[in-house]
Amino acid sequence: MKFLNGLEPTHDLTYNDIFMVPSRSAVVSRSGVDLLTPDSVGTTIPLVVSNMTAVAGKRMAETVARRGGITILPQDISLSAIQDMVARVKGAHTVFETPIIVDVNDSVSTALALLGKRSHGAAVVLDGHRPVGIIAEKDCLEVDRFTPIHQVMTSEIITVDKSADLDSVFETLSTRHLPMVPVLDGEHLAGVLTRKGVLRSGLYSPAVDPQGRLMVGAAVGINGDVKTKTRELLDAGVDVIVLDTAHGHQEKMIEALPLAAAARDEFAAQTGRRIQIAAGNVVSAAGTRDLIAAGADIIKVGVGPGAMCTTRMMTGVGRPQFSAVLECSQAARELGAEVWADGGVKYPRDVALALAAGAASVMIGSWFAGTYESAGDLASDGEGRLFKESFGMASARAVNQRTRHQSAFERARAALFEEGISHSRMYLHPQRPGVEDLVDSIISGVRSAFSYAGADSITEFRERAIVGVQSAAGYEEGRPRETSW
Ligand SMILES: NC(=O)C1=CN([C@@H]2O[C@H](COP(=O)(O)OP(=O)(O)OC[C@H]3O[C@@H](n4cnc5c(N)ncnc54)[C@H](OP(=O)(O)O)[C@@H]3O)[C@@H](O)[C@H]2O)C=CC1
Ligand SMILES: Nc1nc2c(ncn2[C@@H]2O[C@H](COP(=O)(O)O)[C@@H](O)[C@H]2O)c(=O)[nH]1
Ligand SMILES: [K+]
Repeated sequence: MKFLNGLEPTHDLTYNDIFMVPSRSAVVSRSGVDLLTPDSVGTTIPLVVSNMTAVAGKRMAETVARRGGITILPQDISLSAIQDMVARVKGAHTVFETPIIVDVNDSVSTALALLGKRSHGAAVVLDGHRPVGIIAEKDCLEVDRFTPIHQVMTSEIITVDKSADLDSVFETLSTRHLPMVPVLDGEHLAGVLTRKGVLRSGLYSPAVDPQGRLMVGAAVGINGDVKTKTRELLDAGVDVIVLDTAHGHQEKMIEALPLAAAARDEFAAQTGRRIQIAAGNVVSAAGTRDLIAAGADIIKVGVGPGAMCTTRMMTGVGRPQFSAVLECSQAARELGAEVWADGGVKYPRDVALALAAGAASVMIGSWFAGTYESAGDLASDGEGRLFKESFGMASARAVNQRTRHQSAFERARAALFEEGISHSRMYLHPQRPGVEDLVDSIISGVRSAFSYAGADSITEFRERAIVGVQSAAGYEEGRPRETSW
C-alpha cells in the first residue's frame, strides 16, 4: 500500500480518515477476484465473526462458513456447549441450508418464536420425519396463537431431491415465487434451499476443513490451564484457536502462547493437521513481534475500535485502527505471519481499507449482532422495528457471566474493571436482515474495491492500494443522501 503522492501522514488514522484512489486495472470482472485469505486458515472470504456472546453461536457459525468466512466461539461457553456447537456446525451441509423445523402438532406461537432464528422466512413442518407442510409468518397472521400448525400451514408443498441441479432448483423457486424448498434424501429432510441461497452457492465457496466439513474457531482466555483448554478445543474439532485478551501485549499472554502452541503441535503430530493460532489484541509492531516470537501465527489487532468498547473512554488507551493495522501487518509479514483487523467495521469500505492496510482477514462483531443468525433473541421496539440486544465482552454483564464460578469478592473485584457496554440495540436492516445479506454487501464492496485498485487477490490488493488522507468534509461528501440537502 502507498500513500497518494508519497504524502505520509503525520498522525495516526482510522478508516474514516482514509480514501482510496483508483488505479489502471487489468481486472476485467469483479467476480474474478479471488478472496482466499493469506492467513492459511482456509477461509475463502476475509471475514471472521468476533467471539462475542451476543453474536457468535452455532447458527452464525454454520451460516457464515457456508459462504467462506469463519466464526470464533466465545471463551466463556462451557466445553460441552462448545463440543455440541462444533458438532452441529460440522454436521451441517455445505450447500443445503439448515431448516427451521416445527412439528405438525405444534402451535402457531412455536412457529412464530422460531421463524426469527433464520432468514428463510418459513419453517418446514414435519410429521414424524416426513415433511408435510411449510409455514411462513403470513400464515400466522390473524389466527389464535394456540392454533395447531396443520390448520394454517401450506400443505401442497414442492420438494426437490438432494441430487437436483441447482439451476433447476433456482428456476423452480423463481417461477413459483416460493420462499424455499425442502430438499429430500429419500423420505428424509436433508435441508432447505432458498433462492438467495442457491445464488450464493454459485458465488461463494464454503470454508471447509480437510474432511470437507464447515469450519469454526474458538477462543481461549489467558488464565487457567491454557494447554488443556486448547487441546480440548482441538479435540472438539475447531479449525482455528484464538488466544484472546484485552491487553494482548502482557507477560501472561507471552507465557500462555507457548502452552497453546505446544498443545497444537502435539495435536498436529498425532493428526497431521496444524491449526493456526491467532492471538491479541495488540496495536504496535513491538506487540506483534513479541506474540509471534511466543508462538502466534496470526496477530489480532485493535484496541478500542469496537462498537461495544469503552476502553478508550475509560483509559485513554488504544490506537486509530487503520494505522494500527498498517504497522502491525508490516511487522507481522516481516516475520512470515499475518494479522486480523479486529473491530470498528461499520461499512463495507472499512473491510476494504483494513485489507489495504495489510490485514489477512477482518473481524466483525456488533454489525453482525443485528441479524437473524446472531446468538440473541429477536425483539421489536415500539415502532415494530426488529433488533437484537448486544453487549461487550468486557461489560459488567459479560464479566458477571464469565466469573460466575468465582468467589463473591473476586467477582466484585472483576466487575470494577468494566470496559464495555452491557446493553445496546442492534437493529436488523429492513432490506438486509440476515448475516448473509450483510456478507453479500461487504463482499461485493470488497470485490469492487479490488478491481478499482487493479488487484485480483488479497496479497495483490495490499501491494497495489493507493490511499490518501481526507478531512471530515471529504468523508461526508462520500455519504449518500436519503433526503435532500
Ligand atoms: N479489543 C479491545 O479493545 C478489547 C477487547 N476486549 C474483549 O473482552 C474480552 C475479555 O477480555 P479481558 O478483559 O482481557 O478478560 P480475561 O478474562 O481474558 O482476563 C484478562 C487477564 O489479563 C489481566 N490483565 C492485565 N492487564 C489487563 C488489562 N489492561 N485489561 C484486561 N486484563 C488485564 C487480567 O488480570 P486482572 O483482572 O487482575 O487485571 C486477567 O488476568 C475479550 O474477548 C477481549 O477481546 C476487552 C477490552 C478491550
Ligand atoms: N474494549 C472492549 N472491546 C470489546 C468488547 N467486546 C468486544 N470487544 C472487541 O470488539 C471487537 C468487535 O468489534 P465491533 O466493532 O465489530 O463490535 C471484538 O472482536 C473485540 O475485540 C468490550 O466489552 N470491550
Ligand atoms: K469504541
